[in-house]
Amino acid sequence: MTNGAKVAVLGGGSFGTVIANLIGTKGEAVNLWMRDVQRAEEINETGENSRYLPGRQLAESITATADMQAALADVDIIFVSIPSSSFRSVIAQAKVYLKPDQIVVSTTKGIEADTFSLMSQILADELPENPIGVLSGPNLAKEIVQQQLTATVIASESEKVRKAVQDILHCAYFRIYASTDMYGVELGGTLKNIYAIASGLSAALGMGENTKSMLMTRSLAEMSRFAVQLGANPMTFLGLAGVGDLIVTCSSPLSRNYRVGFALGEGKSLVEAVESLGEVAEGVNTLRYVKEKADELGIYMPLVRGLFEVVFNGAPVSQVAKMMMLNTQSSDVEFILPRD
Ligand SMILES: NC(=O)C1=CN([C@@H]2O[C@H](COP(=O)(O)OP(=O)(O)OC[C@H]3O[C@@H](n4cnc5c(N)ncnc54)[C@H](O)[C@@H]3O)[C@@H](O)[C@H]2O)C=CC1
Ligand SMILES: O=C(CO)COP(=O)(O)O
Repeated sequence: MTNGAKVAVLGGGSFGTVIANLIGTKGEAVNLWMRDVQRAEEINETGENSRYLPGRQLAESITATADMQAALADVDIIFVSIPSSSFRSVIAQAKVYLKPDQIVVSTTKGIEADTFSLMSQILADELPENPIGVLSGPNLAKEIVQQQLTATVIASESEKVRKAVQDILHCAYFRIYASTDMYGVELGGTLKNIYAIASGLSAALGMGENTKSMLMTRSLAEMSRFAVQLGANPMTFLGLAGVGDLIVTCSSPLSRNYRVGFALGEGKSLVEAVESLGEVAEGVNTLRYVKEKADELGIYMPLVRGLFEVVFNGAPVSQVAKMMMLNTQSSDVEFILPRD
């Protein structure tokens, strides 16, 4: 199933470790780069990443390293699993050692603060000669490491990239579907984090199943409205990187974004909710940047606006929810019946 490609993964957090482990479990050699030398030594010596996957024995073919040059030497594909806030700076470190034929794939689901760039746009800016792609789908790290069945999407304009990533990741518990809509796939994975916070909040407040279903479906409507305004293909939102990832992240307490929402619903402050996680929840910053962008472009996003008031301005959820429910009646699927 593989084509003998050699792989590096940048980022030794939950997802980077899990992607490296998936490839390693297939018997392929994989370099796992992380900034923390001690953690790299721990993985090499004990086979465990005790901070992010405690108690899990990782594949023996993983070589962890904090040396970027060594990590990138002689590899064909590089997966980048670094939070969006540090993504550009890590790519800048890697750039010095990269050759133009090395494939670079982002697995990050976030937006850069000052530029509103998605990670594929950062890759295109920083590495104009390298073939690039993005990987996104319903992929909770902690389920993948247990080999629970799932699938994902590799999006790239390059057929070579799509095929190489399908070959290297495909196995009995992980299917890889292909797309050419990099921007749409990436936006799906990024935007759903916002609505996962809203879902966690509504779960903590004891809202019913009808409410959860309405929230997810209207989230999908809002995400695709935003994406279309930014030039993405709305059909992508019908796939695994759209509705697929939205469902899992809005339903599972394994999602860090859902957990932030749940903690807020239990009355914790935003700082407490984020600090108690100890891992990245991209949705908090994404909410801020998307609210600003929607205001700037005049895109109607009542859920984003309402959640922003709750998360950043302490508005009571009951009041925000009441306002949304009593809002002007609207169209269900606006690609069929446009909104007034
Ligand atoms: N955990 C999951 O289930 C999934 C996560 N993702 C995405 O993957 C990205 C990374 O998430 P996780 O690995 O889960 O986060 P995490 O919080 O588990 O780990 C983040 C890792 O990035 C490292 N890091 C942060 N800044 C760095 C820098 N400047 N230089 C080097 N390393 C740095 C941290 O040391 C840590 O090892 C996020 O955008 C997330 O949305 C995507 C799919 C699933
Ligand atoms: O993107 C994810 C699952 O597909 C992980 O979501 P969280 O970042 O909310 O844990």
